[in-house]
Amino acid sequence: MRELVDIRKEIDSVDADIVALYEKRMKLAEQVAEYKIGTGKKVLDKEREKSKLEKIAGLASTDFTRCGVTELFEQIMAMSRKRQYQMLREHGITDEMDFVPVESLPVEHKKIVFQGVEGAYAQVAMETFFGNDTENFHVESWRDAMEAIKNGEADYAVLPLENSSAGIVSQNYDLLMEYDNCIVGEQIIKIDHCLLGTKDAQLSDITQVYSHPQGLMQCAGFLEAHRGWESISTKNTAMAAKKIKEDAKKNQAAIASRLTADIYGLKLLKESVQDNPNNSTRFIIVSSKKMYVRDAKKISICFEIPHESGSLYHALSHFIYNNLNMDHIESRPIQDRNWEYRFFIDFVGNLEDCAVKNALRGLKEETVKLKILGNY
Ligand SMILES: C=C(O[C@@H]1C=C(C(=O)O)C=C[C@H]1O)C(=O)O
Repeated sequence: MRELVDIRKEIDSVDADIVALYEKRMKLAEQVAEYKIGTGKKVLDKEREKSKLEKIAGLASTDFTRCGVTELFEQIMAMSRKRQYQMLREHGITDEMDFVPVESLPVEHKKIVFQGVEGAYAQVAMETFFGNDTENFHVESWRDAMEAIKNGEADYAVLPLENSSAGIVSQNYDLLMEYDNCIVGEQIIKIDHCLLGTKDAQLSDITQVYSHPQGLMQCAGFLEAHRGWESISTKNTAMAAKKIKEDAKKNQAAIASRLTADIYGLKLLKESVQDNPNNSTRFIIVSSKKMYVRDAKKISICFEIPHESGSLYHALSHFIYNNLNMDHIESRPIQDRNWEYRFFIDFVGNLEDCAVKNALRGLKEETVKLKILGNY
């Protein structure tokens, strides 16, 4: 049997050859990129890659190595494309992005819309982000808020996107794709739910609890401990509080903010009824103007990919190769195509960064649809 050191020495020598050949191949890919820069031809050529993989598989002598070289060359060609996207950007060929940088978000004489009624958590988020003396109004649904900024009735909308215990607000992910509005800011606020009843109610009187489904979900443990209570959904936590005030029935309670107790004159039957003491919601600030503040640090995008093996893996490789840090990935079903999904990704970066431009260029060419939802 050969000595391990000898075999390893030979492996080292083969690896050095592979590196030299890899670099030689990459230089050829750069020449291809120059040709493409000159002619405007796209970087990705699916047909060429398909026939290359078939040819390479034909060169392998066993099933095991056929599988290995196929995977290896998929990677090599993906890296060759990434180098070509870099070169396109170096030659100033970037996709015209319709996003405009601003020093800070314009707030003077701007109108803000939130969903719900007075006392909604969205109002707290709005006041935390914009301050207390804004011109604002509220609407019944998240869609109404999106419409209001689309139609110019408001300049900004404040929408919940994600809760630390209950997860994403899926309807708002879908609305971000349906409307051409963009995210220009975010505000995380702590959600401290209270159980609120009429002034003469006691905890023992309660038989019905009203709240938004997210509010009910975030207090699932508390509600589980009161199994006899009926849970009833409302459009908003503050609307639940308003209903308790209007109905004036002592068996009814709402799960809503402490602020709504003051606004609607309700009694605090129990504080902090949420399961997670750090329960927080991330609200987004949405505008119809495609803008981003110059020092924006987070980018949200959405893309669709073909329903085939490895396509998500290849899409995500653009983040890894460009050293971009992903914060969040979410998938949502595409409405009219059963069992097909679109992916929402948040990552650290600014639209001015070279690495971001490279990654977005690659994603734009290699995914079915890419939408930049905002940089904030
Ligand atoms: C190098 C090229 O660009 C891309 C990368 C390929 C490769 O590395 O072999 C093949 C096809 C293209 O998707 C090319 O078009 O030949």
